[in-house]
Amino acid sequence: MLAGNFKFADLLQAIITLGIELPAAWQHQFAKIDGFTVDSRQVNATTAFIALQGVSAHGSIYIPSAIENGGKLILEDIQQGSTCQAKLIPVSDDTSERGCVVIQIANLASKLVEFFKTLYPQIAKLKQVLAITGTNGKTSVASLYAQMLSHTGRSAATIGTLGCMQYHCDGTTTNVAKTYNTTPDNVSLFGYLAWFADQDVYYVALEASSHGIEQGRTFGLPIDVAVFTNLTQDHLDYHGSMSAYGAAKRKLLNNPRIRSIVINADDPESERWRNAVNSGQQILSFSVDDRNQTQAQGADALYADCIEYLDSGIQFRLNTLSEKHHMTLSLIGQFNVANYLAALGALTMAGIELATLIKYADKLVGVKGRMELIKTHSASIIVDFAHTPDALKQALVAARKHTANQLWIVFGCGGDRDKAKRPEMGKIAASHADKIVLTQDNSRFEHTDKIIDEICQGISNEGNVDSKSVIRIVERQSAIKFALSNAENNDLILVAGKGHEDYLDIQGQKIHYDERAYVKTLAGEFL
Ligand SMILES: CC(=O)N[C@H]1[C@@H](OP(=O)(O)OP(=O)(O)OC[C@H]2O[C@@H](n3ccc(=O)[nH]c3=O)[C@H](O)[C@@H]2O)O[C@H](CO)[C@@H](O)[C@@H]1O[C@H](C)C(=O)N[C@@H](C)C(=O)N[C@H](CCC(=O)O)C(=O)O
Ligand SMILES: Nc1ncnc2c1ncn2[C@@H]1O[C@H](COP(=O)(O)OP(=O)(O)OP(=O)(O)O)[C@@H](O)[C@H]1O
Repeated sequence: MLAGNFKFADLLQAIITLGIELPAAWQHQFAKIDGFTVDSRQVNATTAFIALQGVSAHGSIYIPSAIENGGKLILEDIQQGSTCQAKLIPVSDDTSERGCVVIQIANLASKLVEFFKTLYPQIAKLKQVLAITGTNGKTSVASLYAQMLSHTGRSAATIGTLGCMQYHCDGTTTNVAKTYNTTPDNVSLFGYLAWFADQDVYYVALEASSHGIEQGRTFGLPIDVAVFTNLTQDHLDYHGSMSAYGAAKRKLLNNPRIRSIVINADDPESERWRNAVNSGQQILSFSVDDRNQTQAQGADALYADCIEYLDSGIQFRLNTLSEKHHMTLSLIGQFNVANYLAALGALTMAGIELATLIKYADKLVGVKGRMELIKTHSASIIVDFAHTPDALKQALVAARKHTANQLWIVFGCGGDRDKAKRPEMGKIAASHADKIVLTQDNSRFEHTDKIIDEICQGISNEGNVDSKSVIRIVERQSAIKFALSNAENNDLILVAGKGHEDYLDIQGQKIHYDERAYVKTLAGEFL
């Protein structure tokens, strides 16, 4: 478990911030504690349990199992108005004074901020904590932010879908911890921030999902800057409506530490963000759309115009009120210019000079498996994670702009999941691609041929694809090889659905399959 270092004396002091003084005789029970978790399954003699109210249950029901796992210290949230107290629960069959100390605190979640501030004073050393929210682009902005820092000789970290990543000054990265949510729970996040501070990593970009914000996972974190990328339809099963989904994201602004906000002027939702800022919060907007640039112009704006799509990147002019720079990024898709501006904006808020940051633009790379371009001397391949209709459309639209000749799409759909999306994705492929190769994805317990039949239903009579341009090759590697072997010079092949994943789920078996590695090897054969 990744968590910051602390001294036992700091832990005792942190407990005092909860309003409890423990009998001195109990303190040795938990002297070996070196971390905290909200999950009883991770509790042991050195990891304390924090039992909080969850979405579907209260963590307190798992206290017996935390004790069974050898837990020595438990902080339990109890009802508002109840008396805070501490008790020593003896370990069964144990006649000595050994046991587990349970501290019951009313409204514990809100008191954890002070608790962790005392436990982890090193967090105060962080120079900038960035929280990025938005339907798309969180991982990409976080990665661009950290890459720019590492190029300027500063270590940085990202916390999100890809795990906890440390970006070293020499340009290498280490995945230091796995994350089970895009935005981990509040207790883990305090631990991660302290751990990074211990490693002298002072810039951290955190992906803040709407679920995470709504559930208080970002509560009380020392966030300096919030970034809003965009809002499109997603997660309505959880939030109920687009307005509730948007409002959940804006709750990030309630964090009193946030001083600056970087918003996407091209998204209509940004107006709500402007209206929601609190006094003392500075706004910087960014735009890649000529129509919004009058609005984006001003002292606190970054905007890109004169955008040109190259076969392996994008050229544009970066504008501030006083500066204009011609830039090249080796990234695919207009949205990556927006992501770049968002990351750049956040870093200028940290006081790093624009002139320093933009020097490294051509060294920035995309997130692995997301619009990742692999070139051969004839056609090129983009590996992307898109596996929903909207994502597939976005990826195809973005890829088209970089295609000098024909655009190919190689994809399939997962089995035992939402079947309605199959014809829909077929329809999108037919409207946006010139050549379609249908193949397997995670077919699970379904027959790939049947899944492909359903995709084909959406392809019929759609767009610019005639039946001769639709090829079915079940085995995924063969499908990709077919596309590359038959592509002409300057064709672009988008291989969608697997991205960074390293397996195919077939008949209940996760077979190792690393599409990025495969495509790179294949491209080598075509060089
Ligand atoms: C619906 C939802 O969001 N649930 C999240 C929530 O779980 P919960 O509060 O429902 O947990 P619970 O089962 O009621 O348990 C209550 C408490 O008991 C603890 N517990 C539970 C079981 C046990 O054996 N022992 C134990 O101690 C839990 O850790 C929790 O603290 O709090 C947990 C800890 O923070 C999250 O891991 C969990 O995410 C679940 C796994 C999930 O899949 N969430 C998705 C919807 C999500 O959050 N996705 C977003 C990204 C969305 C996107 O942009 O794509 C994300 O940030 O990952
Ligand atoms: N700013 C953007 N606007 C629209 N689409 C984007 C943007 N940035 C990236 N994308 C598209 O969305 C996909 C996911 O990008 P990214 O991982 O950065 O987003 P995310 O918000 O972190 O989503 P997730 O949490 O699902 O990974 C990319 O493959 C790309 O096709």
